[in-house]
Amino acid sequence: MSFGEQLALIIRFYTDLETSIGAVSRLKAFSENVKPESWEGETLVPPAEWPLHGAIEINGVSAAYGDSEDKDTTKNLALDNLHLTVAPGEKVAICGRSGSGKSSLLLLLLRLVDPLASTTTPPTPDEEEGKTIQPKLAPMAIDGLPLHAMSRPHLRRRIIALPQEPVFLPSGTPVQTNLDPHHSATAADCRAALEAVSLWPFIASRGGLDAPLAPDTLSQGQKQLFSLARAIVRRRVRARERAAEFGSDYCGDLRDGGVLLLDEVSSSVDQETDEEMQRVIRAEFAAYTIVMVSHRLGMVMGFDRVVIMDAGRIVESGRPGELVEREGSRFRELWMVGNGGKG
Ligand SMILES: Nc1ncnc2c1ncn2[C@@H]1O[C@H](COP(=O)(O)OP(=O)(O)OP(=O)(O)O)[C@@H](O)[C@H]1O
Repeated sequence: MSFGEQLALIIRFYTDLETSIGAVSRLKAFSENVKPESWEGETLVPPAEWPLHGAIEINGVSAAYGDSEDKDTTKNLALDNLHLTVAPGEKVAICGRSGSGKSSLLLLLLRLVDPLASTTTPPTPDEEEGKTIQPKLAPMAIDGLPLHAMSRPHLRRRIIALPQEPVFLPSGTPVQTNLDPHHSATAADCRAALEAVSLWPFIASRGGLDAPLAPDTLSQGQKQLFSLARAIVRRRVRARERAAEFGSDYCGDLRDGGVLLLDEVSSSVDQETDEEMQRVIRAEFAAYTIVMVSHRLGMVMGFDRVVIMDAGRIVESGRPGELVEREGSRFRELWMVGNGGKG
């Protein structure tokens, strides 16, 4: 082996070692700093069809990040006394400047951020005497079922959520497993979902559903399309399960309903792909209640309602078409900034 080859080998070993040390240190920090969720009192298992209608209610909820002991309820609130009601099947866009609490609102519905023990309801006599045994959670409900009492794994499996940064199983996991980690869909479902988001030709050219997937070989936009395909698979499987259980007449058009949460799901795709994604979302999730965080105001115009957030509060809400015309509205302000001052 030449000197150059030996040197290259040493450098490779060294960088591998550094990567491994970094991974070990991250794992150590994770196990030391991240406390497991406490699921005490969260025993409610929703019926199989929940959430069939997708009616969302948030009544005066505040939330902050960090340990509950450290939480100062008067400042640093990510969400501040939030009230929001979303009707079954309604499509609501959440807008606002960076850090205004948009993502936190979605995380709240998934119980990934906990509401503060009530910051809004008056204390009971027991609480006033310091005798409170159980912390009270401010009320949030979907289709009438309280989220604070619900089993979190069930809640998270029933709500379909697409994060800003798509998550993949370790490199080498087959495409189909990545699309359908619970193995509840057929190969035909998976292929149809990839076709719906126009990713099938790309996946087919790399060996199809059984081929190992290396997420690093997907562009950021392709990752977002893949993530949307995953949501489509889940919706179709759920619709089939409901039809099998309740018959196709069950609850008319709403038998296919549910809740879809979208957080900047098209931030990395071009304008044309963005429009295509919107078209697919509208067609696939027509009966679903959709709550979507987006900076793309053009996309928001097609929604039933836009809600503007600022400092963890809802400061405006209305039809996007009306708000954009209304002199002095927050949405119009965002729209003007987005359009370089042109109304
Ligand atoms: N993991 C976290 N730890 C501590 N504070 C956080 C965390 N995530 C968000 N925050 C804080 O909560 C507040 C709301 O953040 P959030 O991410 O909900 O805003 P956003 O409107 O979604 O912002 P963006 O448009 O930039 O994504 C901000 O003040 C932010 O600094």
